[in-house]
Amino acid sequence: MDVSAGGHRVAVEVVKASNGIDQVVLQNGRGASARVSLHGGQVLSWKTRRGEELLFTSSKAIFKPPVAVRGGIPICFPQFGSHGTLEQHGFARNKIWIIDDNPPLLPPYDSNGKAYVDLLLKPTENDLKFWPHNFEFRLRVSLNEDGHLTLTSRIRNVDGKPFSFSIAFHTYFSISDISEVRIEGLETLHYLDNLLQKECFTDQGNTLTFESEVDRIYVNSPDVVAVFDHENKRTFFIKKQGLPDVVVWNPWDKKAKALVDFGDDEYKQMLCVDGAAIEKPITLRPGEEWTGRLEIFVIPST
Ligand SMILES: O=P(O)(O)OC[C@H]1O[C@@H](O)[C@H](O)[C@@H](O)[C@@H]1O
Repeated sequence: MDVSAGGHRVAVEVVKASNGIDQVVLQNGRGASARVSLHGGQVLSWKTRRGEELLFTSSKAIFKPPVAVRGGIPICFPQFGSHGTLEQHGFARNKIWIIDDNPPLLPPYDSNGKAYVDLLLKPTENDLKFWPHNFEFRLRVSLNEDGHLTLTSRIRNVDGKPFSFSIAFHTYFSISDISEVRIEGLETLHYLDNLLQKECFTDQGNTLTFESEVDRIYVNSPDVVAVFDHENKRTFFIKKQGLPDVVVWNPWDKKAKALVDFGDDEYKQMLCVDGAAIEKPITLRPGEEWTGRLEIFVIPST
């Protein structure tokens, strides 16, 4: 489908992937593109107008549901990691989402000039046995004229009683070399260290660099965090609303070897920086809806 948006032609196309699952290809009319799988509502690819891939996908990734693909942006919901009774990172990333042709309106900011698709996840009878809360999770993935990728999520309580959830957009950025990148925006914040039983520490105030495994949840972070990658001459910006926490993860060499769907040396080429709400789970009363936005974009550097 070709759509005119903000004076230029954007394109939204549904294609069947080799695993039989539909993927949605978004093109912003200026050369940038993104690909979203209905499996997990997972963004698999995000490319600049020059065709550079900005997200990492492992060469060993498994494209067979229910396993989430190792790369792109899996969605962790309604649980993050092992912080609860559900399977690791919750079930949303393992489910087949549907395209929502008639979603409730979003502000013009979420549509104007953008190529976008609306996806929807609702629990099945079986899901309700494990997590007995009826919800509607609406996700809009959009690409704007400048190639910014935005994930707008709306979660509604359609149950008769309140429920709480955690959420993370587990973004695998593609980087030149983990030893060369740094993150700015997390200095002096508190973080929970997943490698030390979620103990709370305070960042020492320097930009974050990497020389071993890192698995942290930074709490109450600023709305914008940046990942500098000098060798690739680019900086990623992560701008978020409603997502107070930031997860930073790199498995380093030992854990990389233990992951079946990850190459032994691939930890050098990826860094996960997630917009998330984990430390204080979000509670919704019956009929209430929560909205979160994650916008990611890249600026060339010299
Ligand atoms: O292998 P998974 O389930 O995709 O998780 C990968 C990693 O995801 C990170 O976000 C977690 O903090 C890590 O603890 C975890 O190892």
